[in-house]
Amino acid sequence: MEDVRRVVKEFLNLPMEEKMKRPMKFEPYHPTGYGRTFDISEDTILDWVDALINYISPPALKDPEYWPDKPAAYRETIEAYGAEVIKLEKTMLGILSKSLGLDFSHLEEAFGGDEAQVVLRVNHYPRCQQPDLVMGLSPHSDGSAITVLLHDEVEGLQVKKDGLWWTVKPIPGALIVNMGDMMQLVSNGRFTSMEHRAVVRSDTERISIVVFYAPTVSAFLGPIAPKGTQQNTAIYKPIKYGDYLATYMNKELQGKDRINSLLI
Ligand SMILES: O=C(O)CCC(=O)C(=O)O
Ligand SMILES: [Fe+2]
Repeated sequence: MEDVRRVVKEFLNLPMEEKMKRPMKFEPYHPTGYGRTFDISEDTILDWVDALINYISPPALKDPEYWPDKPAAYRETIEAYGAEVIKLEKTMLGILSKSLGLDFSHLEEAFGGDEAQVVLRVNHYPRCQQPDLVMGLSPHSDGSAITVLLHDEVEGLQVKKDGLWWTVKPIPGALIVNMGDMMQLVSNGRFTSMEHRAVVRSDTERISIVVFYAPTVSAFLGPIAPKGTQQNTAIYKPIKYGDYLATYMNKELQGKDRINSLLI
């Protein structure tokens, strides 16, 4: 994990011209590269973050040209980390599957098996003179199934619980695991995705390194009944994951509005 943090930091410390060699490319559903992400309209307050996005899997979405070639160890280190995180995420999916009364591999298959999208997102929140006026990342829940976040030692991630924002204390050597909206959907609300945001600071920059495990865009997902039973009352409408992702381009939606919009 130290190596991952080191190569990411080395990349972010490069001159802007070098980083901008792979400017964010807005492929439908698959942004990749370095730059600003969701801020497409001019009248909204910008999130104070630059992001580097690289697809780890499936191979067809990897777009190696958009992986930094500096520092030299970036690709190899991120590949190795990505492979380990995928193993961890699949194990967690298996355990969650079982706890929903499904076979171990059920959710992994429902999300597309080897076609599932595993995406690395580096968030870089520079120092900000007026941290009270901007957000690093606005309140949201992740659209993914599961998210694994590698922190640095700087506080900034906050989660919403009982209507209040709580700051997550970074623990050295620990990963943070977040449930995404797709787990809330397939579990018919038994699991809930975590609403969270990132705040910025005037004294120091902050970096987070996130790996999203998300369904393939063609996966059609809705509440899944436990093995051998019928779904009693589905509280969510099913949706194609690609259509769900498209709602992330809509700045109007806040917090958990996206998943709530699927409530029947
Ligand atoms: O920087 C953080 O701690 C949060 C990042 C995050 O929520 C995201 O990338 O979806
Ligand atoms: Fe997030």
